Amino acid sequence: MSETERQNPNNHQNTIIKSLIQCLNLIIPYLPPIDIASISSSCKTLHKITKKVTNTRSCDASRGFENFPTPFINKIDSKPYDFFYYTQNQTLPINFDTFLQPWGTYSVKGLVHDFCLPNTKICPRPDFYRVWSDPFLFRVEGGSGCECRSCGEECCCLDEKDELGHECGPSCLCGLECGNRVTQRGVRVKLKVVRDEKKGWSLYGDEFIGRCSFVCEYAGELLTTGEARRRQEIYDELASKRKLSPALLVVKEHLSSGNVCMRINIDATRIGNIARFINHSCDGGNLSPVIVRSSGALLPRVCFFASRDIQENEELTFRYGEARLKENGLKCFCGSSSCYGILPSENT
Ligand SMILES: C[S@@+](CC[C@H](N)C(=O)[O-])C[C@H]1O[C@@H](n2cnc3c(N)ncnc32)[C@H](O)[C@@H]1O
Repeated sequence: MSETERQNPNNHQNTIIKSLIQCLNLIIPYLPPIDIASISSSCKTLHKITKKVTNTRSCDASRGFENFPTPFINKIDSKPYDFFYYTQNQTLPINFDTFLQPWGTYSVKGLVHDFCLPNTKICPRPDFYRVWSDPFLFRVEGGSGCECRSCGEECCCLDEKDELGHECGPSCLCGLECGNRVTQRGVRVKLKVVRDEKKGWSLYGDEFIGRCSFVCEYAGELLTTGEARRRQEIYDELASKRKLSPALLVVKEHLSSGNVCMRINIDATRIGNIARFINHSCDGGNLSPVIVRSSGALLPRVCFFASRDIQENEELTFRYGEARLKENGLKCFCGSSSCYGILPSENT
C-alpha cells in the first residue's frame, strides 16, 4: 500500500476495484455468451463491461482476423451475435477443452481497443490466437511450381493455365502478392451477417461484388468421413429440434464416369469463418463453390466465387446439394420460384 493510500483508505479500495476491473476486462472477452449472460446480471459494473464485450462481438463476426469487419445486423429479435471460433483456413480438428480465442481484446487496424491492457497500449495480438494461419495444411515435398519471384498481377502461371481452381502455392517462388493467389489473401469484399426470421443468420454483400470475384473460402475443421458421419447424426438430431444450425459441408468431386474420386468434409459449426453463414437457395444462388488446388499443397480448399454480379445488400447463397434423401428434412425458405420446400440432405 502506498503512503497516500495509507492516509486515505478509500484510495486503497479504489485501487483494488480498478485492478479488479482491469482483470475482468481481460478475462471476459474469452467467455462464451452463456457465461457472459450469467455474470452480466450480478452487478452494475459487470453489466457495463459485458455490454461492451457484446457490442464488440456484434461489430465483427471475424474477430479482427479479416481485412474488413463483418458486423452482425439483427432487426428481428434480441440475439446480438452468433458464437463460434474463427479460422481463416481449413484446420485439423480442435480440442475445445484447451482452445482459447478472445473476441475483443485486440486492436483492429491500428486502433487501440478498450480491452487493451490499461496504460500500456499492449493488446493481445489476434495472430497469437490464430488457429492455423497457413492455408496449406500439408505440403508435397519436391512439388514443382513457378519460378517468378516478384510477379505481382502478371504471374506466368496465369498465361499457362487461365483456369479458376488452380493457384500458385508453397512450391512456387512467388509470394502472396502474386495474381494467381486470389483466394489466399483473406476476404477482400465487404460483407455483413443479417438475421432472418426463418433462415437464421444469413451472409449479405455490403458492397457490389463483380461476377467471378473471389468471396471467401469455406473454412472449418477438416474431418475424416467417419467423423463427419458421426457429427452429422448429432447435428441432424439437434437441428430437427431447432437447437443448432449446423454448418457441415461435404464436397464431392466426380470422374466423368460419375464415380466419386474425392470428398472433402469441412465442419464450420464450432470453428469456421464467415462462410458458415451462407444459406441455401434451390435456384443455385449467386455463389459457386470451386475446389482450389495449389502447387505444392496436398489438400485442395473449397472457395466461393460470385457466379454473377451481386448487388450491395443482396443475400449470398449457393445450392447445398440436389439430394433430399432424409425423412423429415428441414423446411426451405429460400423463396426462389424453383424452391422444393425442403433443404437438401444426403446420407453423408
Ligand atoms: C451453414 S448454416 C447457415 C447459417 C445459419 N442460417 C445460421 O443461422 O447459422 C446452415 C443452416 O442454416 C439454415 N438454412 C440455410 N438455408 C436455409 C433455407 N433456404 N431455408 C431455411 N433454413 C436455411 C438451416 O438451419 C441450415 O441447417
